Amino acid sequence: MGDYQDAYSASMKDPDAFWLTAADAVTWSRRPQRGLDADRAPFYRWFPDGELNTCYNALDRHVDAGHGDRPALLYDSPVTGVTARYTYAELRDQVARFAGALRGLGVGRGDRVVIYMPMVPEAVIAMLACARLGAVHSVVFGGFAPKELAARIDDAAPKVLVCASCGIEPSRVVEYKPIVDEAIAATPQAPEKVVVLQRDRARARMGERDVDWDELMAAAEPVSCVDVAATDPLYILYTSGTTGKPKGVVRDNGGHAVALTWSMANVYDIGPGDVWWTASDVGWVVGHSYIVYGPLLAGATTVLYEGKPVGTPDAGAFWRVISQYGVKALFTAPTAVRAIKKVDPEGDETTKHDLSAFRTLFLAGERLDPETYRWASAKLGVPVVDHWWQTETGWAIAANLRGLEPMPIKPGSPTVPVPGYDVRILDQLGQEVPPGAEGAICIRLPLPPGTLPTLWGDDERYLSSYLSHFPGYYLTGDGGHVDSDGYLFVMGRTDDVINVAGHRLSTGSMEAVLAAHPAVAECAVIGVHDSLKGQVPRGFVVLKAGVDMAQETLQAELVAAVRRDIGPVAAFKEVAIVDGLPKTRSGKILRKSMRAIADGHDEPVPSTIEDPGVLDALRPHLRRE
Ligand SMILES: CCC(=O)SCCNC(=O)CCNC(=O)[C@H](O)C(C)(C)COP(=O)(O)OP(=O)(O)OC[C@H]1O[C@@H](n2cnc3c(N)ncnc32)[C@H](O)[C@@H]1OP(=O)(O)O
Repeated sequence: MGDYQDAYSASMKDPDAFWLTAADAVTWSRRPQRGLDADRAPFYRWFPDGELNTCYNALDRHVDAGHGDRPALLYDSPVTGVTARYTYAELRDQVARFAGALRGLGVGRGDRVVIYMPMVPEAVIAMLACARLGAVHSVVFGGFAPKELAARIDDAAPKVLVCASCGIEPSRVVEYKPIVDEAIAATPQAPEKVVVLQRDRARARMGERDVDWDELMAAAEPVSCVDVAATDPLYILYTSGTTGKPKGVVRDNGGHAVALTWSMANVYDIGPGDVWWTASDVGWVVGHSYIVYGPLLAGATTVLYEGKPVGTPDAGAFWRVISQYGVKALFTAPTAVRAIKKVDPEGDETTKHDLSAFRTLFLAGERLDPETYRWASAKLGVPVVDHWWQTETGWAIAANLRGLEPMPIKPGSPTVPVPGYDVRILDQLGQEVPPGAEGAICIRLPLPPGTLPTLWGDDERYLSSYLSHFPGYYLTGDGGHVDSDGYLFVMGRTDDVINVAGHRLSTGSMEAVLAAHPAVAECAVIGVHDSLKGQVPRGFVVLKAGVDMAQETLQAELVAAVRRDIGPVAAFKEVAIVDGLPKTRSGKILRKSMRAIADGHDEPVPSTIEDPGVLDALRPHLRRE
C-alpha cells in the first residue's frame, strides 16, 4: 500500500495542503489560499476564498487549451435509434446558447432550475447551462411520480423547469409533460416558465407558461461563464431519507470540481481523451458526478446511453456500446450486470464484440454480491472494481484506487477508505470497534471536498440526520466492518432506507401511501432480498375493523397507489393483508425482525416484544409459505 498509504496519510495529516495541491488541477478565477474553513463547524466549507465556474472547467477550458475538436459526449439511444457526437467546442456552444436562453427567462446566479428529463443530450446541456450562469440545478429522476416531483419543486422553489415531452422505456412511452403539469398544479412554488423539449414519440400539449426548447434556442444569444464562490451551490439533488420528505443534498462548486477531478485520475484512472461510460441516469448522483461533471472536468469523452442492459435490443447492448466507442472503463450498478447474467448466463454476448479497449468495470450503487462479481470477472476478463459512496458524498468513500495504486480485490469489499475520508466503525455508544467487529460506518469530520455541506434550506435536518448521532462524526446509515488488512465491508443500511435496483428509496414514504388508504389501520413496508434487484419492497397491512373488501381488490389498489404517488421506480408489487404487526411494548414496529425472517436468517426476537404470538402468526407471510 505504498502510494495509497502515502496519499491517505497526507490527506489525514494535513488536509489543507493535500486538497490545495489537488485544487491546482482546476482553473480558478480566484485561486484559493485556504483549504478548509472550520469557522462554523460542524458546517465545514472548502476553499472559502476561491472563485471559479464549473462549466468553464468542464468545457471552455478544454476548448481554450486547443482541444475543441475532441469528442466530449457520445449519445447512443437504442430506444430511438439515434446516435450523436458532440465535440467539446460543439457542446460548449450549445450550453452557452441554452444558458443565454435561461438568462432570457430571468435565471441568474443562485436561482434554481428543476430538470425533469430522460437520458438525452439536452439534459446535460441544461445542467451545464445552469452551472455556466451560477444557477442551481435540481435534476429529478424520470421514474418519479407527480407527487415526488411536486415535493422537490416545493422545496427548491425553481424559477424555471426544463423537461422533455416524454421518456422512452422499452415497453412504453412515458409522457413527462402531464406529470410536470400535475406536479406544478400541486405546489405553491410553480416555476414561472417551463421549457419543453419536444420529442416525436409523444409531443406535449403546450400551455401558457410553456416555452419550446428549439424556439428558445433559435432566438438565444450565447453567454459566457459567471464566476461564483467556491462555496456557492452548484446543484441540489434530492435523496430518500427515513421519512417521506426527501432530503435536498447540496453540492458546492469548488470542492466538487476539485474532488471529481482528483477522483477521475486516482480512483478511475481516466484522463484526457479516454472514453468513459457511466450506464446510469442523470437523475442519480452517479449520473451527476460520472456521466456529466467528472469525465468532462477530466477532458475525457463521456457516453450518454438511453437504453437498458437488456431488451434494447438484447443482453449484448453494453458490450456493443463498449466496442463501438472504444470505451476504456464502464461504471454501472450490480443490478445491471445481474440483469444481463439472467438473460445471458454463459456470457455468450461478450464474445460477439471487440472488447480490446476495455480495461475496467466499476460497480457501485448497491452491494456487489460475490456471485455477480465472479461472473463479471470471468466473462469480461478485466478487473471488476466495487466501490462505495452515497448521494451525500458525491464521490467514492471507499474504493480500489486504480489510478493511484491498484490493490488486490476481495469479493464483497469495496477495498479501502479513499484519501480524505476518515472512516471509523462505531458501536452503539460511539466507541470504535476492533477489526472484524460490525458497527455503524461513520466518517470523522471534516468530510473532504465535494461532499455535502448541508441540506437545502435545512441546516437543522442536516445536523439531526447525519451529525448528531455521534458528535464529531458523519453517520453514513450503513453498517459494516473493517478487516485486519484495512478493507471495508459494507453490509447494508441500518435504517429504513432500501436499495431497489440501485435506486435508494424510503420505506417510510411507501408506508405513508398505504396508511392513507381508507381501509388500512396500520402498515409496515420492509425491503427483502431479491436476486435481480438486490432488494424489493414488501408491504404488510392490518385492516380497520369492519372493512369488507375483496383481498385482491385492496391489494391491487395499494400497489397502484404506491406507483401513482411514488412512481414505477419503487417497484412495489407485493402487499399482504395480516392480522397484526409485531411491536415493542412502546409501540415500535419490529421491522428488523420481520426483515430477518423474510430473508431467511431468523435472529433472536427482542425481549421488548409486546406479543411474540403476532410475529409467529406473521412468519408464513414473511416466508411466503
Ligand atoms: C453510488 C451512489 C448511488 O448509489 S447513485 C444511484 C446508482 N443507481 C443507479 O445507477 C441505478 C441502477 N439501475 C438501473 O440503471 C436500472 O435499474 C436498470 C438496471 C437499468 C434496470 O432498469 P429497469 O428495467 O427500467 O428497471 P427499474 O427497476 O430501474 O425500473 C422500475 C420501473 O421504473 C420504470 N423506469 C425506470 N426508469 C425510468 C425513467 N427514467 N422514466 C420513467 N420510468 C422509468 C421502468 O420502466 C420500470 O417500470 P415497470 O414497473 O416495468 O413498468
